[in-house]
Amino acid sequence: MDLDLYQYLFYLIILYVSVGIIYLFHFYKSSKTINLPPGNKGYPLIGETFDYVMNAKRGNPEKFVNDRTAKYSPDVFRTSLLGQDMAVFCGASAHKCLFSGTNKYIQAWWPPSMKKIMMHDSKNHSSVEESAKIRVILPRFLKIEALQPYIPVIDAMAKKHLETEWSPYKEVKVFPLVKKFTFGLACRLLASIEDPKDVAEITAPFDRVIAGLISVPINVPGTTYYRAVQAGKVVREIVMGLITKRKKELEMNINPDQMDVMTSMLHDDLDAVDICNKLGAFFVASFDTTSSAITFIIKSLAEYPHVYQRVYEEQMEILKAKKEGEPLNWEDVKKMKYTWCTASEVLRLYPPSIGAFREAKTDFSYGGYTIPKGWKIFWNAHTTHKNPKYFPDPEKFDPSRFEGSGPPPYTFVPFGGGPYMCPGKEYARLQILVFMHNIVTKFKWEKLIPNEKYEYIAAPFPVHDLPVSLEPIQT
Ligand code: HEM
Repeated sequence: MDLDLYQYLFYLIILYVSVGIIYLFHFYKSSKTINLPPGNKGYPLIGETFDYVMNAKRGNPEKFVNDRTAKYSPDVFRTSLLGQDMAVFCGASAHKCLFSGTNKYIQAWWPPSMKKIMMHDSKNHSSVEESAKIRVILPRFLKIEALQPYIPVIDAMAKKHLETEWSPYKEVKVFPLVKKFTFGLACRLLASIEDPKDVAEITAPFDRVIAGLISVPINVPGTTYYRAVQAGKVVREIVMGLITKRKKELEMNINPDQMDVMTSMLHDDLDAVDICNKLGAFFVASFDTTSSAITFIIKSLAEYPHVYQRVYEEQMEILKAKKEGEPLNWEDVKKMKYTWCTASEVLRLYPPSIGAFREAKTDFSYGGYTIPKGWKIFWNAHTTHKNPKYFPDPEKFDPSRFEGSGPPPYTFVPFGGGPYMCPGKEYARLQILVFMHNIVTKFKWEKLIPNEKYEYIAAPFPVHDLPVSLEPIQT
């Protein structure tokens, strides 16, 4: 190392320490003037993101929150994540405050680091605008009435998927296969993409996009975040190609009746970049969530044979009442009550969403502290779902928690709540139930790695992809 490099490092350390002192001074000053939530903002720029990511990587994202609620305050604490100062809201009453305060003192907000991955720079709409548009477009397709005629399509795709990707093998890796199924469905619903080659092309960059969403947002070559930003560009190029193709088809009156989310946005005269941003967000929102949920359902059914047996009996009753080859319909789905209790218990223990963000629209108080206008807020389901106050013996897998009146309000929140509740909830529910029907009436399975670890990126996933051995069922 020569002297110039030592000097360079010396000045860099001085700069870093100075920024840190200014930063702490501002933190101290603002904490003195109003009663801000207690907490620690961590290091400049990085904040406490690294600590959050490391806990998530160990399969324990709730530790980040639990450590701080024990140290500072049970309902709300202050931190800095993804380059932003934020208040983290915890527990059922915090969820109630957030979900019922939407549009009064709280509004939608997405971290700029996430927007940079998912959206074209040229259309940097506010999160409030984007979220409002999403809530106009998606419910047209994803409300339960609109989805009911789609149940036979999901059923046919599940059957074909199991026939071609599972039945020929004695052992399979569950996670990549389930991803293939759920993403294939999303491609069909969102953009009528059915050719497996096109589906594979669009799937390829998504793992990198997802990996970067919750990472330290340093955009220099070699970082997870940089790779995600680059992969986001690839996704947008592919999606722009699809939009241009569909636009031309519509001008030439080719497949005028074909209906999907992309075509609907073209009919609404949204411009191509806008459509691309929204489709990208829909793909991201549906990429890992449902596949993670189904994967952990398969894991749990292998671990709890008595639960598998009850799900199997419920699904066989539905199957036996059907004629040969008759597809599932809405009436069948309504009968899948215990199956949904089981899926809910999985969503409780392994929530597929890392949570969501908001922005304070005005100053407001919560838990005895002031949240100033403009502050960012983060909530997640993990800690609440494992709080023994709401779920006695929280680590125990027990679908009966969801029978009868179920858990108290605001304690079970895998899809959020209030006006910003996940718009894909009903679609996710149908996919999960239809897939569960098909898999339990076709196979029994055993895990090949008894204590396989799992990690979180955005959603949880088993580190070895959950290999299982399959035993076909004769029906
Ligand atoms: C088991 C599966 C899923 C879970 C657990 C889940 C959970 C969530 C959660 C917790 C949020 C944040 C809500 C909030 O801000 O309070 C969300 C937002 C969202 N979800 Fe889902 N989701 C799932 C599947 C899907 C699917 C299949 C789609 C289909 C397109 C979807 C589309 C969206 C969109 C677009 C948003 C953002 C809405 C906004 O910011 O206004 N989700 N989801």
